[in-house]
Amino acid sequence: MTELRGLGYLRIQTQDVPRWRELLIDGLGMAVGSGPDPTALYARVDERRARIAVLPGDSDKALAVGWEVRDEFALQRVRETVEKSGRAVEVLSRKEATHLDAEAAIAFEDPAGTRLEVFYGPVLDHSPVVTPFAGRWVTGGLGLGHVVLPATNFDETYEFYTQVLGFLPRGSIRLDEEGVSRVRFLGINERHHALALCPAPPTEEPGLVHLMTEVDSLDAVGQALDRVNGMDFSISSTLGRHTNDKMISFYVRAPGGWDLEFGTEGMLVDERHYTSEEITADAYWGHDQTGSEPLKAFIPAG
Ligand SMILES: Cc1ccc(O)c(O)c1CC[C@@H]1C(=O)CC[C@]2(C)C(=O)CC[C@@H]12
Ligand SMILES: [Fe+2]
Repeated sequence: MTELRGLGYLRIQTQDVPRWRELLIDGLGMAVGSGPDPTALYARVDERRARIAVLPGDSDKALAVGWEVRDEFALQRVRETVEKSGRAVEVLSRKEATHLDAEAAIAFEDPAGTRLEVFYGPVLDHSPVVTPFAGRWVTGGLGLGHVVLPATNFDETYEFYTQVLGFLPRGSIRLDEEGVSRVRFLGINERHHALALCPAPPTEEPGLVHLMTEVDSLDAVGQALDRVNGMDFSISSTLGRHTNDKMISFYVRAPGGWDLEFGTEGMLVDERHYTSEEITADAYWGHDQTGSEPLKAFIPAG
């Protein structure tokens, strides 16, 4: 079984922090959070100080995906398991961990080159979560949501997440006739997937396909859709309901050429009965992607 309890946070860098603020705060309706870097934007959706950190930089890319474990003992076990798999693990100093709002953290790269941080002891902010449009996020034991990561060396990356980190396969969808190439969904809690891996060509950036966050009402999804439409963000996939996690969501293109998925009504997985299934359609209805610009993660470098 995995030691990871959920997606904790995402840290990205961008050339356009103000546009990110428009998208996360004014568009999707997250609250402004707090954090150590005065030049960064911190987005808050629950009792954590921040769930998304947006740092200014000279390009747009993922800096780290944060995975949460129960306690210091679980953190130690993850460290030993990853080291035994042959990957170098960096143990963050107390000061560095504090910077991440954690009591302690380690960091390492997955085989696709994404920086993963594993942490325990997130620092809470008990002040009310004042979101601008009264949206309420579904997090808690389900974690922040899910990330979809591009993988050049797909098989090695999939093996690392399942066999080393202990992610549970939660089904797939074919990308070719023979089923050689697939998006594979992976879970660590009752959320259907906390992670999906997508075969992709080598690119330096952005290192992300999408981040999904979930709210507790369809109205909150529809209202956010109206707002981002009105703010000239492009909708890369229209409203629709997924066949695997049953979520109703839309996808909006973020600065940097990757997507934010925004949804509701995600199903809960009961591991006592669950088996890993292959879906043959992305959605029961909706999720029209025609007319959307290609994701940067799928455009080969150079
Ligand atoms: C199919 C699906 C189920 C649940 C999700 O949260 C979810 O994001 C998806 C979409 C995954 C999606 C796909 O199946 C085909 C290839 C796609 C469109 C991409 O190029 C990125 C997302 C991928
Ligand atoms: Fe998704």
